[in-house]
Amino acid sequence: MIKIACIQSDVVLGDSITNSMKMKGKIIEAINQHATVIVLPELWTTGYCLEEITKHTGQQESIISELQTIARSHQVTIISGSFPIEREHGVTNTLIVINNEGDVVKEYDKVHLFQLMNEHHYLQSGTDNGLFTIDGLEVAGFVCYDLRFPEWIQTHAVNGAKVLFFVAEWPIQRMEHWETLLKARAIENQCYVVACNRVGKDLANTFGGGSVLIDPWGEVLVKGSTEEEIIYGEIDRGKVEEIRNTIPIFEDRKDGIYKSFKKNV
Ligand SMILES: O=C(O)CCC(=O)C(=O)O
Repeated sequence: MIKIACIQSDVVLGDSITNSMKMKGKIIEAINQHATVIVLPELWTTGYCLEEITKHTGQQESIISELQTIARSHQVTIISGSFPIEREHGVTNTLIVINNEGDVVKEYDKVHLFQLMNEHHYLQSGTDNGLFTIDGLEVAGFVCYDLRFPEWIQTHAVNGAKVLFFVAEWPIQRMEHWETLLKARAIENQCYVVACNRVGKDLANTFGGGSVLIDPWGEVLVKGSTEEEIIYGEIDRGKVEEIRNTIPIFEDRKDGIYKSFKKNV
């Protein structure tokens, strides 16, 4: 069993220092509750201050390094939500994974940028996949709007992922979509889904929380409210195999037919 904690926090817009001080306290709280995998939301250090995002990118490296120290000293994995990262071609919205030895083992740049929140004007999208491992278990991580692209997620399941992590700043008015899509991703991929969303408001949006752990049969094991809180749940490594043996969708897929699809009319 792997004990997971999702830290569903509020974010002070554009204040990485305040946000990181608060988050470090919450991570220690989750460690004291014996969580060994800790998940944080999307852009939790800055929020969506995209117009001035380049002012904040310089502060991210030292925050990530502090998280590495916590992960190493307490031997926990931190799926540390996403950060604005300055790269040669511009700023990316990047999911960072730190393993229980304190090493950054994955940097996944959000592939699908969310036009409704103007991400495409300020950020660059990624092209690499979200696969990584936790103690030998193959898993994958995604950022918010990526959730709406089932082919992208399923490609990861076909390539071995057994747990799908989503970090988000998902607005409250579309929580029905959030819950339905997360459940669908769990059922259609026969994977655990772990999703961590922020709460609170920025200048344009209120965010809905509702962080959740769903098993590979689609059962919701634990679900957050619309307030700040840490939700806890457990992943049973054997459950994915059990569900995949019951309804063997990965054996029954017809990849050849999907790829040779031609519209004749
Ligand atoms: O797809 C949605 O409704 C929300 C997506 C989003 O807020 C994001 O990608 O930041």
